[in-house]
This record gives sequence, structure tokens and C-alpha cells, in this order.
Amino acid sequence: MQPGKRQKTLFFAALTAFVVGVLVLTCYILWLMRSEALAGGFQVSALMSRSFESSLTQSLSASAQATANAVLEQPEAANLPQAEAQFLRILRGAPQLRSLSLMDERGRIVASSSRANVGREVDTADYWPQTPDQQQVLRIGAPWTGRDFSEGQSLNTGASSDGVLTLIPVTLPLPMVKGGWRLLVALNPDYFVNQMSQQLASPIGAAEVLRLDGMRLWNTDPQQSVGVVPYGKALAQRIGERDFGQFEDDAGLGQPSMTAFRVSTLYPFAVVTHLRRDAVLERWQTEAKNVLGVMLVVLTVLCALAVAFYRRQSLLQAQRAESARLQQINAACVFTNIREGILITQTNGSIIDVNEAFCLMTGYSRLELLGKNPRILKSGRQDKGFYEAMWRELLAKGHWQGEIWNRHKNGEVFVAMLNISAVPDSHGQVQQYVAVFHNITENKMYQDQLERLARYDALTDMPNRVLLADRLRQAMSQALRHQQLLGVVFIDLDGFKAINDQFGHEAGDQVLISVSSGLRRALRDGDTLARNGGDEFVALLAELQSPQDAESTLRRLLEAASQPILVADQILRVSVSMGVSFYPQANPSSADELLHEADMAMYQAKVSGKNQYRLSMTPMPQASSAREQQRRHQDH
Ligand SMILES: Nc1nc2c(ncn2[C@@H]2O[C@H](COP(=O)(O)OP(=O)(O)OP(=O)(O)O)[C@@H](O)[C@H]2O)c(=O)[nH]1
Repeated sequence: MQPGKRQKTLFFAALTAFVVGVLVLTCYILWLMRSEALAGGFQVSALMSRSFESSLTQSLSASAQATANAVLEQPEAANLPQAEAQFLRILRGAPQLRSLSLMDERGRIVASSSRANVGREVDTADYWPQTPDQQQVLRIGAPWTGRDFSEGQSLNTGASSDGVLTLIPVTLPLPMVKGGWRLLVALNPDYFVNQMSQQLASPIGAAEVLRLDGMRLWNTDPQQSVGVVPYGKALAQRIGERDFGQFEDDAGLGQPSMTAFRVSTLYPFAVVTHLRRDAVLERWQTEAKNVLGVMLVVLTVLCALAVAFYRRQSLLQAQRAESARLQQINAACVFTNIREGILITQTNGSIIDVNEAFCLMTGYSRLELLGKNPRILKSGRQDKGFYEAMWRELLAKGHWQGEIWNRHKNGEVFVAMLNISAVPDSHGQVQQYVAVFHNITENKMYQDQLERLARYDALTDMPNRVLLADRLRQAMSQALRHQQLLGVVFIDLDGFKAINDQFGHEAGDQVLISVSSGLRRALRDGDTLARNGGDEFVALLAELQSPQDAESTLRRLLEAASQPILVADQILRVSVSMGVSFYPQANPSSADELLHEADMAMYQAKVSGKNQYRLSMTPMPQASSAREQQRRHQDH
């Protein structure tokens, strides 16, 4: 796989893993919150069951007690009206009761808070618990339709409970009353339903009271039938086994609910509370939606940012790669096409690579140079010290620049402006040296030519007046140093104007060239001949012992100048007049004075008939005169 593609796959795999991880974590947290909410639902359900059971038990207990007390006060049949009056009094402060009655051992109502009930027979055989009538136990019958016994009917007899008022019959034996009379209480389930409904509104759940055999006595949900056994044996078994409990079921409300039950501590009934699971989870659902919403927004933003960041990084990376590629191409292009010669070596000097320009500059092929040391190019013009200094600077500063003379493969020497740079790696360790050679041989030659033009006469190639001044000063100091005599000969062509006039300026030039080279040949190697300008030349005769020493040279000069010259098929002849001054002199004299003196002497020669020389008569210094005399003396 390509690195870019692999990176992309890795990035998106990591992003997906991150998103999945965050979602899993969020789901886990939501699941924990949900479990907590359900546990809370159970807790609330259990608390309600307990509260309902407690209030119902207390209410029943108080009612039973009050009624029993009322009856006990009037245990005789003769006092039944008074008992009824007592019942009515009790009923006024007990909305939970519909009626209070006394029934004899056959189940016939003998006294009641409602006169209409008297005489009505009530079958208590199926009351729960199913104990003998006389046993001191509160027994609960199946719900009745109607407001009271007089107009109602037990649901056990198959009557429908839908939409009719009901009562719950409860019997309580009165052992202290003669004849096995029992108290018959008609409980008002509506009162309890109202009370319960106030705490547990129908949209949230429902509460119901079951007889311990599982028969429903009432339910806060009006849709639910009473007098039936709504749950199977399982619930009855559970209720029978424990005083309280909780479980999830969907039988109570027709949908999943958190159900809790509590058995009365005194009486044979249990309160069962159902909380709708969706109601319990409503808050959790809202929170979950919020959490998920925020999480999704955060995740989306994070993903968008990550993707944007990744794309930007990829773009930068691609740009960097492209730039590196272009740089490489450029470098390769520059390396190949640049006019400067490039040489790359290892740190030990071994050549790694050279470009085409370098091969052209040196005459060696690339293969001939690879692995070699650049010293094969040494011209020998620069000494060991030069190379040592170069390496010292290169090692110290990492670069060196200067002129270097190298030798071409064909033996020719060339000069190049050399730039060497050390190339370090990422740790700063020098890995290579790159040397760039710019051939400046032509420039150098041109420069030399300019310099020569400034110091030499273009026509005769003799030193000009500028160089003459230099040479004269050097010769003067040398004469002083070596205690020798210097002769300054001022030479002027005779009748040169006529040649120009007669044969033309070019012929005149040829004459000047020819005469100057003849004069040059007549001089010794250490002597100088310079063109002073026009048809004037100056010769410097070095290492003379005396003025007379110059005379042989002067004669040679006269001879050389008078040689016939062939110019344009014409044989021309010229002569020269010369004046000579000497140095040192008795009085200190300058270069200009020496020239002037020689010029004066030359003038003398001219006026004396030309083609001759005259020596200046300026006195010599004493010391040199003495040496002169001494030399002459030795000669003789
Ligand atoms: N052809 C040529 N003539 C030059 C050059 N420089 C100067 N001359 C000429 O040389 C001549 C020198 O003049 P003079 O020295 O006065 O003439 P001359 O005929 O030599 O006279 P004398 O010195 O008295 O013998 C002039 O005519 C200049 O024009 C040059 O470079 N080439």
C-alpha cells in the first residue's frame, strides 16, 4: 500500500475507533444511568406500597377498633338502635367507610348504619382468610357493586364491576358479644382510590389492593376490573412468601412497569404499586437524549476538526513532498546544467560525484574522477602552505573561498574561483564537501592584458612611460645598493617625421617597431628599453662601473638603429641621437632630473649632427669616483 493511502486508512481507522469508543462509553454511562433510574423507580414503587399499606392498615385498624368499641358498649339485642346510632356517629368522621353493620351467626344483618341493610343476608363463606367465622380474624370479602349491601351484590356472584360504585365487605368477629355476632364493615374503596391517586397519578402508574388470595379489591386505574384475580399464581406465591418485594412485569398496567408489593402487617391484603417503566425512564430518556445530542454534536465537531486537521496536514505533507521533489529536480537540474563545475567529495576527499561542467573544465570524464582525490588536478602553482591554510579554514568555518590554479588533463593550467562548503547531516556532522569551480582563466587573462596595456606600449610592446618610471626607480635604488652606475639613455629618431610624411603613418609605425626591436637586441638582458612616446625611447643600462662602460652599448645602439628596414618594398634607413645621464651623481637627483639630463644630452647630439651620442657631464659622487679610479688602476 502507498504510504499516503496507508496513512489515510490508519487515520480513519483511528477516528472510527475513537468515535466507536466514545459512543460505547456514552452508551455504558447511559446504561448505568438507566439502571439507576430503574432502581430509583423500584425504590419509589416500594416506598409507595409501604406508605399505602401503612395508611390502609392504620385506617382499617382504627375503624375496626372504633366500631368494635361502639358495639361492645351495647352487646344486647335490645340496644341495637343505640348501636346503630353509634355507627352513624362513627361514619360521620370516617369517609373510608360506607356502612357499619352487625350480623348474626347466620349472616343476617341485624343492625346497620343504613336501615336498608337490616335483614340482608351476607354470605361470608368465601371471605379471606378462610378461617372459621368465630376465629378472631379480620376477613375480607370480594368487592360488591353498589353503594351498600342493601342495593349491591357481591362480584363473586358474577356481577360486573364496570362503572359502578363498589364496596369492600370486611367482617370482624365480636367474641364478647353473644350469639356469634360479627361486625360487617362496608369499606369505601373510592376513598382509598382517591387517596392513592393523589400520590400516584394514573399517567405514572397505578396502585391496587389485593386480597392475599390474589383477588383485586380496588385499583386506582378505573380501567382495571375488580373482584378478579388478575395475576397468576406466581405473584400470589411471591406475595405469600414475603412481606414485600419488587419485580418488573407488564401484567399490572398492560405495559412494562416497576412493581412493588407490601403485605399488610395486620390484615390479609397486600398493596401492589406499579410505576410505568417509560414514566420512570422519562427523565432518563430526556437526559439521555441531551447527553447523546451533546455527544453527537461534540463528536461531529471533533470529527470535522480531526478531518480538517488531517486534510490540512496531508496537504502540507503533500506540499512538502512536492517541494522536496521540485527541489530535488531543481538540484539535479542545477547540478547538470550549471556552467560552474561542481565536485562532491566524502570527508576523506574521495570524489563522489562531479557534473558535466566540471568534466569539461578539467578534461577528465566522470568515471575517471569518481573515487579519486582532487589533488590529481594540482597545478603546482600553489605551495603546500596554501592548501594547508585552505583546509584549516574549511575545517574551522565550514567553507572556503578563493582562487585556485588547477591543471587540465591536457596539461594546461587554468585558474578558478573556488567555493567549498561542508555539508553537515541533521546532527551537524560533516558528511560531504561540495566544491563549486568558476573558471576565471579568461577573466584573468583579460585582466593581465589590461594590466599589460597600462604598462606596455601597444605598438612596440616595450614598457611605456609608466613602467619606465617604475623600472627607473628600481634601477636607481639597485645602483645605490650595489654601488654601481646606472646609465639613462634618451634616444630620439632622426628625421622620423620625413618618413611619416613620405611613406605614411603605417610605414612610420613599422619603422618604430623595427627600430625598437633592433635597439632591444643591442641591449643586455638586465637592461631596459622603454618607449617614452612618439619617436623617443629610453634605455636603462644597469651595472655600469663607469660612464665609459656605457659606450660600447651606445655604439651598438647606433649600429642597430641604422640598419636598413624593409617597409612596403622600400628600404628605409633612420638613425638615432642619444644623450646619456648617470646615476648616482654628486648631488642627489630624481628620476625626472636624470631623464631631463639625458634629454639635454640627446639634444646636444642632435645639434651636433645627429646619429651620435653625448654623455652628460654631471660630476660623479666621490666614492664611486674613487672606486672607478681603483678599478682602472687594477686594470692597468
Ligand atoms: N608613424 C608614427 N609617427 C609618430 C608616432 N608618434 C609620433 N610620430 C611622429 O613622429 C614625428 C616626430 O617628430 P620630430 O621628432 O619632431 O621629427 P624628426 O623628423 O624626427 O625631427 P628630429 O628629431 O629633429 O630629427 C612626428 O611627425 C610625429 O607625428 C607614431 O606612433 N607613429
